[in-house]
Amino acid sequence: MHRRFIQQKRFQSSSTKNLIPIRTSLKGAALLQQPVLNKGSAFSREEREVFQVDGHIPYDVHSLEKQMVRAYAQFKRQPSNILKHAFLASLRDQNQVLFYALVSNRLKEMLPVLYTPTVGEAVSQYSDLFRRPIGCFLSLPTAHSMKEQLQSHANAAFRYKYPPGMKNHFLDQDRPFDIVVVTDSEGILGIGDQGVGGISISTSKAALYVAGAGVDPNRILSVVLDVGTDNHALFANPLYMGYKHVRTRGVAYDHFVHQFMMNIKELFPGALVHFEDFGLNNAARLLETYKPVLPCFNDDIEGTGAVALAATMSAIGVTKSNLADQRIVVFGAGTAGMGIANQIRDAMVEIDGLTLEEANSKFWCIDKDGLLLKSNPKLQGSQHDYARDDEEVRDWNREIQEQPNLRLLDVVKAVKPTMLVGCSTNARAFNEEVIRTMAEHVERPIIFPMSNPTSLVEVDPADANEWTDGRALIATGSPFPPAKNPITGKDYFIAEANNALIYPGLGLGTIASRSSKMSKGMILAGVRALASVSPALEDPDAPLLPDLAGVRKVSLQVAAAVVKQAMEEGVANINIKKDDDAIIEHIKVGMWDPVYRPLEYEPEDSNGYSSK
Ligand SMILES: O=C([O-])CC(=O)C(=O)O
Ligand SMILES: [Mg+2]
Repeated sequence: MHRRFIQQKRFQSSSTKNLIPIRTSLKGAALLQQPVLNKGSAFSREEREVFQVDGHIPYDVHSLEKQMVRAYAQFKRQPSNILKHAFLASLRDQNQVLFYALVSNRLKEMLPVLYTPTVGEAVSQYSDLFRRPIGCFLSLPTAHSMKEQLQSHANAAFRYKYPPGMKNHFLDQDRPFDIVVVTDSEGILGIGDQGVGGISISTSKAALYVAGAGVDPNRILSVVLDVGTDNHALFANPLYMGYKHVRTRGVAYDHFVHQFMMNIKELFPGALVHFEDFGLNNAARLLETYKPVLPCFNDDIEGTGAVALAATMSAIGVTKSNLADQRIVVFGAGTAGMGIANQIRDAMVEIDGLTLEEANSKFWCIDKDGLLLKSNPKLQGSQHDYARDDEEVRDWNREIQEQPNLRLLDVVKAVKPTMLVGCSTNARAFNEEVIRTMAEHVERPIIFPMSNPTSLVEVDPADANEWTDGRALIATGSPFPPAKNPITGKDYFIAEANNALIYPGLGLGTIASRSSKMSKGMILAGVRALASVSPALEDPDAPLLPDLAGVRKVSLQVAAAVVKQAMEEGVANINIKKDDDAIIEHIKVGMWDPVYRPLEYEPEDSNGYSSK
């Protein structure tokens, strides 16, 4: 009784949770082939004996640290980033702990390989580089068995089996997955329709939930909805592995997505659905449709909007102004551009007390046809909120007189923006004239060229820095090296305002609170938590956001703010004290760490690891 009591206590403490043994009946080769339990050369002498590992691996016992040294050396020997990416994927397949330990330890170096920008290459070359499938492939022609396919993933998912009397109070043990990351591949990064290769964006985003926020990798399902593709290059490739059919749209598409969402709701009740890289016509529409139905989140709308808002709050801390004082030009009025505008607009209402109309009037949004005007018959969704009165622009100068549409430079000249956001995938659109014109009118121009991957960025931060004599406050969507301040010669570190800085924490907070939704309030709480750890708060020349390499620390703060807000809104489903320390400890207990836990043999276990 006493022992059991101690064990229960132990599990509930974040400092000792990793000492709890995991039980399994797997032995020998079967154990080495289970990436969740495999320790390779790190199996102890005792474990080698008990689990009949002796004979399957060389004699010497190595620590996780030593294994990391070897794996890192192998990583370094890969001649290109895409091959490094492939190396990491196979490491993940062999030894889950070693993979996440290596990535977490060298996040700064690994992120651009595992994630943006290299993940763009991995997605577009998926069928050529394919080795073995990771994730869940739901294809339109096999929709009749979608539920069984999902159930089969649930059955195959690893479940920790703990000694009797122990339970992980953080997790819903009856639910196979806490987070489902799903893409339909129509709008991958800025590179568009990528068919079945989109699975790699789902698996990369999932890996960041783990490395960036300590979500248990075995409780995330990565999914691609393969409804065909309109990408001609993929059709031309004889090795293409997806459904070779033009992209399905309209009712058949909606029906397929609906079937998916209803299956998730039924099979994994309460799990968070993370939408990634859906196309322009579907992203906002699906989010709106399913927000009231189950916890869901669109990373490109809400995640990108949230991180951009955090960077904006940090920038106005430097310029000592308010959100409501900004004049914001958004170049690229698609999923991300409208997501950012909405997030900043809502914060102007919430924080500065503007009316919705007043807040809308602070934005000038530009898409392929120029400045969005009310008379434009092609306006969609949120674009209606920001379209300007035709009257306002009647007397504006146009750079190209014969062209009726107002272009970026025309708008910058007329509006004199304090802030310029790029989500256009229009490489180098913020040219020297645009930037210099903007910088004539503001002391510290706020410039966010957010398009991904790197090759599509609207302006190289080094150029923006130079053309503004080092006055620009810059944040980008992809990683960039520091820029030299042309006046002081000091390095200016460019904030990477990638949604990866915030979505892991938002997701962690949502599942840790067992919340029935991810509300606007929860997202704003996460944004404020992120903005509150901005290095620029202390030093106006420091980056606007913390380094993405420190995301794990950030995620804990973001998640804690989200949990607290969920409790305040009454949508949380947990029974803990609403005090900061209790919330942090609650989250930490549930976080998964990349360390080897002791193994214990369990003879009667039927499939080797099921907790059922
Ligand atoms: O994946 C990234 O780096 C950010 C993102 O969501 C996108 O660009 O679609
Ligand atoms: Mg995305």
